[in-house]
Amino acid sequence: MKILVTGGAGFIGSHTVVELDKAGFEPVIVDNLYNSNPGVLEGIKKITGKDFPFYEIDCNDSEKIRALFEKEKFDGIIHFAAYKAVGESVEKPLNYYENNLISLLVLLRAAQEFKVPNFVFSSSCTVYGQPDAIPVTENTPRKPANSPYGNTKAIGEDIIRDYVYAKSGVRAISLRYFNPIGAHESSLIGELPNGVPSNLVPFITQTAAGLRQSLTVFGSDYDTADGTCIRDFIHVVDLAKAHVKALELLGEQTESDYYDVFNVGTGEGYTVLDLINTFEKVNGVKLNYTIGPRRAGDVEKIYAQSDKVNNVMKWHAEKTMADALKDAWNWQLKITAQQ
Ligand SMILES: NC(=O)c1ccc[n+]([C@@H]2O[C@H](COP(=O)([O-])OP(=O)(O)OC[C@H]3O[C@@H](n4cnc5c(N)ncnc54)[C@H](O)[C@@H]3O)[C@@H](O)[C@H]2O)c1
Ligand SMILES: O=c1ccn([C@@H]2O[C@H](COP(=O)(O)OP(=O)(O)O[C@H]3O[C@H](CO)[C@@H](O)[C@H](O)[C@H]3O)[C@@H](O)[C@H]2O)c(=O)[nH]1
Repeated sequence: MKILVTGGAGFIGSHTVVELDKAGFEPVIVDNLYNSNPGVLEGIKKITGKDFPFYEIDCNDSEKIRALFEKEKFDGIIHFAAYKAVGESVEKPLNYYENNLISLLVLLRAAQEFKVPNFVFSSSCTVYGQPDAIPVTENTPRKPANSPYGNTKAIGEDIIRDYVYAKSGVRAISLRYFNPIGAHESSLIGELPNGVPSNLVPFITQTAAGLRQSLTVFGSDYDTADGTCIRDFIHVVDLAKAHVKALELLGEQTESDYYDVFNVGTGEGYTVLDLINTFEKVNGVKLNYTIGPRRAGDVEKIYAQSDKVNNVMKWHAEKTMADALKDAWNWQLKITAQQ
């Protein structure tokens, strides 16, 4: 089974490529390297011993995508390619709507035209906005998104649902990720965004490594035990494995108009300060941080209820937040030593 992995050089995509290979799928990577670099492909090659096809293509480029679909006969698509920074999306909404939605439309059109039957979409728990009650199940009503980024994911899900039900011949699953962190245990791939990280954990590891002066904790006046936001932090390798399960589930469907959504989280919520304390403890390092104002677009608290993904996909989180923070730090030490 040949699987197109858009954004396959990115953080979650690269770990998913490794898990797809382990499970016997043949990944083909497409990435425009906006938030990644060719070194990721080397890391994947070292882990798997394989050199998967890589195309440096922008997913918004419908002509190049069509040409790719003509050349490679895909059995499935996992669509990771998108911009993902909540705060930045508040400042640059059009960039987010353009990149995240046009690329989706281009891929869905190509899937239909070239009869690719399976589609997995990177959605997010941000589609719940700030829910009235936590943990959230898939039946928790989606609230208006807190950020343009979150809105691109909500709109993306709706587009896919309408497309599947219009008998496009494509079955689809939207995976609502909670907060992936960590790195591959080999330290050969991990989280290395271009420029200043907007996500918490790469900012922490880069600060602890001395590459950045200090972490700012965005807000300590939220209605939580220590005043900082609550998230469900999931090891990126566990999340990667959920994509394999999603493809397997799609393959078992007999109806051509199957569409479903799944939360992918651990089922446990931790505050930002919990995470910082765990990072310091498990790695024996001190982190320089200060408390700053809230960041626009942030949801106060959210974590998953994971029964559906546990029962239907037979997927369970296997690793802890402490495991992820050790792996993230080992990865940071390795890349810092190389620089
Ligand atoms: N990391 C998270 O916390 C998180 C949580 C929920 C959902 N998601 C979603 O998961 C997906 C992957 O996230 P990630 O953390 O791996 O991000 P990432 O930035 O590391 O990976 C995305 C990759 O897509 C590429 N890309 C972006 N736009 C592209 C385009 N138009 N054409 C081709 N390539 C393009 C980037 O270069 C990057 O390598 C995204 O859709 C993101 O919104 C991420
Ligand atoms: O320098 C920083 C960075 C983050 N945070 C806080 O840490 C928490 C997590 O932030 P971040 O790592 O940026 O994740 P989210 O804003 O929760 O968004 C991520 O997780 C979402 C799912 O929860 C995805 O949809 C997004 O793409 C992804 O960026 C939030 O409370 C932030 O305010 C800080 O305090 N300081």
